[in-house]
Amino acid sequence: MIETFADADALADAAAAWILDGLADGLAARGHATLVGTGGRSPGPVYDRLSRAELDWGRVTVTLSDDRFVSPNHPDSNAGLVRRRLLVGAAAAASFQPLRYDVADEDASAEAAEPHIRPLVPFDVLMLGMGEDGHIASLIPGDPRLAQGLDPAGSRLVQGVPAGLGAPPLPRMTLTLPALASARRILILTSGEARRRVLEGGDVRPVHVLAETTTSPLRVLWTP
Ligand SMILES: O=C1O[C@H](COP(=O)(O)O)[C@@H](O)[C@H](O)[C@H]1O
Repeated sequence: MIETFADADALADAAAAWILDGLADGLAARGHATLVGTGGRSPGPVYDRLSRAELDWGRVTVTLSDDRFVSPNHPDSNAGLVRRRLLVGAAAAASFQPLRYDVADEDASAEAAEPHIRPLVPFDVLMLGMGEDGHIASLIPGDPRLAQGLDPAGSRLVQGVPAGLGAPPLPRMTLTLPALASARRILILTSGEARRRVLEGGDVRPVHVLAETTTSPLRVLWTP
């Protein structure tokens, strides 16, 4: 299940190629395609490659697996990362659907995003990172509403995550399992021995729940 790459560049090359293939499939089949990006340290080099790729980006919508409830100018904003690294060059023609709205809190932001995310599901391509606790998107162990977010029959596609979880421990908005697992192809980028142990370990973490739930192709790309 885990594909090993010699370094971050080789991993990013493989990830970008598979993402572009999935977007091209979506464009050919439906005339429009959706890419879900993510935050953290892993996706930047993938975004760099995608931003230079030839694709009909004007017919692509980009959204996020999760974001922090901060302004897009904040250094911890995942939307900011996507705007700086992906939505430049050729890919600047893509549309962007945020999870963060200028409302009272993370729950209100998730509610505001929900009706905009719903028509995008099922996504053509979902790219995720994974934390050392096995979290994907911001479905983070310790969240009192984790079970709700991991309910395959749950009615919500986006939910708020309270402050105090993950790093940085900011309030967040996350896609839920029904939104994630229905994606047509799923890619998980990860690195380091600790994360590999989590992937191969016996404890069931959110990453394992996703892998058990989805019926779509799922690739886990890993580099030491
Ligand atoms: O907090 C987050 O962490 C995960 C994993 O990040 P990484 O730094 O280990 O690559 C990320 O996928 C998620 O979007 C982000 O909000």
